[in-house]
Amino acid sequence: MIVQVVVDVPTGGTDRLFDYKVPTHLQGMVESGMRVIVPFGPRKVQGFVIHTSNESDLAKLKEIDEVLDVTPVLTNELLELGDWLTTNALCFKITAYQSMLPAALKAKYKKEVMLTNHEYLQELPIEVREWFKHRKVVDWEELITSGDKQLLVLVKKGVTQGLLEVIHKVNDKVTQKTIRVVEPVSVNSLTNQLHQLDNRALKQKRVIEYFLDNPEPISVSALMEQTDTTRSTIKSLVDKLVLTEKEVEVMRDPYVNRRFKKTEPLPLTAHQQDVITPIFHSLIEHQHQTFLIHGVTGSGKTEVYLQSIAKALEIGKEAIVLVPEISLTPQMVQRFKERFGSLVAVLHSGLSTGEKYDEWRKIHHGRVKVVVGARSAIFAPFRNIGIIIIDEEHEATYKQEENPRYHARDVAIQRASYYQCPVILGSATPSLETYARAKKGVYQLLEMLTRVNQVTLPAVEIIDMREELKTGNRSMFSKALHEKLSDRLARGEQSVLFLNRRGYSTFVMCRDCGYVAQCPHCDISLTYHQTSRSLKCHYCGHQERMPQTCSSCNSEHIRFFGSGTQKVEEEVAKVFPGARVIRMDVDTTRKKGAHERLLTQFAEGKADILLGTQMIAKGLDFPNITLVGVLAADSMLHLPDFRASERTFQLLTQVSGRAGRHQLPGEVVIQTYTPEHYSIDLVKNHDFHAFFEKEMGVRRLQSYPPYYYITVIQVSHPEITKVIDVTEKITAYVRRSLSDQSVVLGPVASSIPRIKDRYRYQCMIKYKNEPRLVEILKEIIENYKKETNQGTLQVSIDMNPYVLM
Ligand SMILES: Nc1ncnc2c1ncn2[C@@H]1O[C@H](COP(=O)(O)OP(=O)(O)OP(=O)(O)O)[C@@H](O)[C@H]1O
Ligand SMILES: [Zn+2]
Ligand SMILES: [Zn+2]
Repeated sequence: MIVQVVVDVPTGGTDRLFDYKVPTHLQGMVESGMRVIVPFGPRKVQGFVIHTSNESDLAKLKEIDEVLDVTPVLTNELLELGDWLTTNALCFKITAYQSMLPAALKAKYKKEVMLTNHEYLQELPIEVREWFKHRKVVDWEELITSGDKQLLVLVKKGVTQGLLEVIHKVNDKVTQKTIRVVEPVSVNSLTNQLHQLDNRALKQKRVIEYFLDNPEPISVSALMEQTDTTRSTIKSLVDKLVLTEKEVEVMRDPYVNRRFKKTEPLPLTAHQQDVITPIFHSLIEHQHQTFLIHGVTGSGKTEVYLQSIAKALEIGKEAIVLVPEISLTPQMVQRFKERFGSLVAVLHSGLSTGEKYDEWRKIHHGRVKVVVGARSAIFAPFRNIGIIIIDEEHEATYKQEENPRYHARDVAIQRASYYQCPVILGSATPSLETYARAKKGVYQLLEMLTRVNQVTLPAVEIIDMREELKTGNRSMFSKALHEKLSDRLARGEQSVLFLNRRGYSTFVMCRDCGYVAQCPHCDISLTYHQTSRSLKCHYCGHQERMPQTCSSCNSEHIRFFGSGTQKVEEEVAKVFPGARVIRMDVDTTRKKGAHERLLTQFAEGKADILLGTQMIAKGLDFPNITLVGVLAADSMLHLPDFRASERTFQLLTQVSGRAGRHQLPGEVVIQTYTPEHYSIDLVKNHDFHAFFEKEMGVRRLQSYPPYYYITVIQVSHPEITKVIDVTEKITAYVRRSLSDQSVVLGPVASSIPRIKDRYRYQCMIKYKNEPRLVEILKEIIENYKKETNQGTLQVSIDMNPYVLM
């Protein structure tokens, strides 16, 4: 038997399949989609089996060393998808496959085989049964070193039958979760002991009686609580060999201590009904189709998602739901858990390696039917997908900014076409690309342009801060916002104050000479952090103490400028003494669960004002919020990115959408220095369609997406001459090779010209149709392979960049 393997050596020349022979003792063990260890040159490396066959063109083959899996970790569909990724995200095969798996499967781990249920012991063949007679768990290593080749084949069979399960124990102490449990040695020992007990040993008596009623293992802490005893009582019973104590691993479930009240489907409104009908049709007829639900904030998109998923489950299928950085929207997770209970797995970046692995296992073993997760959850190893939903589809976080540089939307459509099922993209502010495709009929457009139950969209007022300054108002609150905030405080209603994080961090400047503290390794100013009284670089992590004097002119007048959330909080305390404020930003939400705790406090009415950055802009649905104030709407408008206007409009619309979602009507105040800019002005009437038309005109004029595709080739190196030289050569080559319909810009310095002591130059390609582009880009990678493998030169190619820097 021969296997074709992709090896874990991510460089140009190895990005293909290698043939290996399967030694006799491993025959019958290997399938495609499994991980193996193979010899590669002088080393042993990990690899994925892509195909199996009976012959090879090569005469002499090496043998595989070891099989790491008992059942495939990648399905045939995912193997195909990996192939698609290598072309569409321009990455190596090994990188594509690795990105589909949880980190635990890449890390060092110990493998064990577990008997899933003691009753299955009799069903195992005698050779295997021997091993599990006195143990529930056996080390894989032990089975291998037994030298019994037939044994592994039999174990594998047991795994396929569900009698045994293979567990990878993640080798990091922090995440591994075990608890101490106690259980009775036998019922006899309990009753014997009960008779021997002194009458005064009341506590021991209680424990024994407890176990006579409940013989199952129980954690030491729970037992102490149940029987009102102490650890020493339990210990004395253990010493008398009445109870035994042991460590067991628990499945980590981050939501284990949360109770979710089951919710029932709401009767749909007429709009929701119109939207869900074609989705049901696509589901039932197994037709692959991509829908765009453009629904204003509070139009009830989530309820449509929930009922579409219920339909998919009803016909025996599975569902994937993507939400942006899920840890940031606990309310969203809650709505899915409340409807589908333990059928839901949650995957997001806030989980530990072990927790992620546990969630992945639930999916892999088919124990859950719904996954709610951030970007990478799009690779959930389901085998029978019925629907894929991407909420807030316009969010930039759906694009991965490192290899493989995929967009989750593209992957979703690719997977859904394999399973012949629908994809739903939902947003109150769809991306220009998506809405343009929907208008052209590539996606099916479904609109919900009013809120549920005749709730009106909030009234939006735009305040020109230049005018405020002219009338002598130097505070960070305009007169209008000040009045409305006081009004809310008096009425006991809640307000949201939004401050854009990007472009609004605090920097340190000398008042005498204008010197701004810069990172010594990057061309970017340092950010002041009040809690640690230090300056930090957000790109390389460089940190230094807040200087006492200016390093340029020695003046003592060195201060931090800009207005972070902390400063706003101080200002609120000054202007509205007594107002209760909850501040949400990176500093206050660093601890695990902090985000959720703060939101719960706000929901319970423990604060009047929720002050925060991006993380409060979307997903919140609180009935008592009647005012949203945006402190500086234009801080994002001037970023060097062609999507700056689009992002501004999206963000302002989203944050406005938090106001007045239930009985109480809402108001929004947007403060800005450029009220005339269309991305701000059009928020006033919630006019997405007008914004779309206007912005499309701008993009057409400047040859940007969706009229043109763009690809950016970025080169970096510690020496500037080298960077310029390479970028020049690449640019010239691209210009020569592409048709004259394409526009090639560069070489130019990137918008941050130096990061971590490496200079950065780039070339941008704008094109409509270049069938040879991927091939040309691969040639470039191949051409610089030797230098990039050495690590000094980097050439990175992004075929659809979302963050330009
Ligand atoms: N059919 C319905 N009947 C009654 N209430 C509903 C119905 N559908 C949704 N709602 C309620 O309307 C409110 C807004 O709905 P939802 O949060 O689903 O809107 P959304 O479009 O997802 O909003 P956003 O994009 O702003 O997050 C919620 O409180 C929800 O419970
Ligand atoms: Zn730096
Ligand atoms: Zn100075």
